[in-house]
Amino acid sequence: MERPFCAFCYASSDKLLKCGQCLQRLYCSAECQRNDWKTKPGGGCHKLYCGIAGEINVDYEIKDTGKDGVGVGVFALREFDKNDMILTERPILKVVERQLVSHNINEIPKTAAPLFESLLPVDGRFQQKWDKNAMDCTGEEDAKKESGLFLVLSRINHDCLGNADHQYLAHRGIKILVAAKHIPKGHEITISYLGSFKPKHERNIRLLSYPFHFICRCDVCTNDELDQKLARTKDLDRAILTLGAKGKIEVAMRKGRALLSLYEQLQQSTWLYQRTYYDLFQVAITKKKYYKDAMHFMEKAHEAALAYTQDPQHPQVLRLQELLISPETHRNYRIIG
Ligand SMILES: C[S@@+](CC[C@H](N)C(=O)[O-])C[C@H]1O[C@@H](n2cnc3c(N)ncnc32)[C@H](O)[C@@H]1O
Repeated sequence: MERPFCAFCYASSDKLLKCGQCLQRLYCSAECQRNDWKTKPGGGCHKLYCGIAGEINVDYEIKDTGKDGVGVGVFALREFDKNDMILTERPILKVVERQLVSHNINEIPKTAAPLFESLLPVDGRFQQKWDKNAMDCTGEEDAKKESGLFLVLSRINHDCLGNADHQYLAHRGIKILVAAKHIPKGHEITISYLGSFKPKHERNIRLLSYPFHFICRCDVCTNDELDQKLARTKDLDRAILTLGAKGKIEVAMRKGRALLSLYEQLQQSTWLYQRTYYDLFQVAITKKKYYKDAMHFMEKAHEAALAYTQDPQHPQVLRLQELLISPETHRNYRIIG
C-alpha cells in the first residue's frame, strides 16, 4: 500500500498523528484518535489493545504476493507468537447477511473510498466487491447473521489451515485477528475462508465457485495425511457431545483428549481449545464422579478464552468465569449420580 492511512477513517496522508502511548497507531485528526479509543461498538477499541495489537507497516504490511492471480496479501514484519493479537479492526459497513442494498455504498466513508476501490475484483461493482471481501460478523450464538466489510482484514489470503484466526467481538464491534501458531517474520499471514472444516472436494467446489474463484494449493490440499488429520478433528469434535448425551462420559473424554492432541499437532487456534474444553466440561459435569475433571476442563476453557481474546469482559470469558467461581451455577447442569 502506497501511503500510510488513518487507523480510524482510512484517510491517507503523509502527515499523520501518532498515538501518544504506543507511538505506532496513526490518525489524521484528534477526533479520529478519540473515536478510535472508544471501547463500545462504533469505536476502534484502541484503549484495550494499545501496544497489544500489531499496527500496519510496523508489525505487518500489505504487499503483492508475487503469485499469479492472487493479488496482495498480509505479511508479518516481525515474528508473532501463538495468541499474539495481530490486528483489531472495526467494519466500515455491516449489514444483516445478504440484505445489502445499493445505497449501502453511501455508508462507506469518503475517506475510505480509495482503499475500498482497490479491493478485488479491481474493476468490480459494489456488490461484487462486497461478495468477495465481506466477512462474518455474527456475534453470540442465536444472534442474527451479520456480515461486515473490513479494509485490512479483507487483504488476508486463504489457507485451509491458516496460521491466524479471526473472531468478531459483538460487544466491542470489532474483529480481532490472533496468531494461531508462531508466525516467523516475513511469512504471509493467512486465515481459512471456510469457517469449519470441509472435505477436500467440498472445499474445492466452495473456493472455485463464486465469489472466490481459486484453487487452493495449501499444505492441507497437497498432503493427504494432513487432510485426514484435519478431517479427524471434525469427527472427534462431533463425537464428544453425542457420546456425552448417551452417558458414555469416559469414551467422550478419551475422544476429547485425542482431539486436543490433534489440535496440538496441527497447531490449531486457541479458540478451538476453548470450545472443546467447554464441551468436555458439559459432558463431565453430568456425573459426580467426574466433577474434578469437569472443573479442570472449565479452568482450561476459561484460560484459553482469556488468552485468545485478551478481554476479561468478553461474554464467553465472563460466562466461563461464572461457571468457575459460582458453584450454584453448576446446578444448571444435571448431575446424574
Ligand atoms: C478477500 S480477498 C484476499 C486479498 C486479495 N488477494 C487481494 O488482492 O485483495 C480474496 C481473493 O483473494 C484471492 N485468494 C485468496 N486466497 C487465495 C489462495 N490461497 N490462492 C489463490 N488466490 C487466493 C482470490 O482471488 C480470492 O477471491
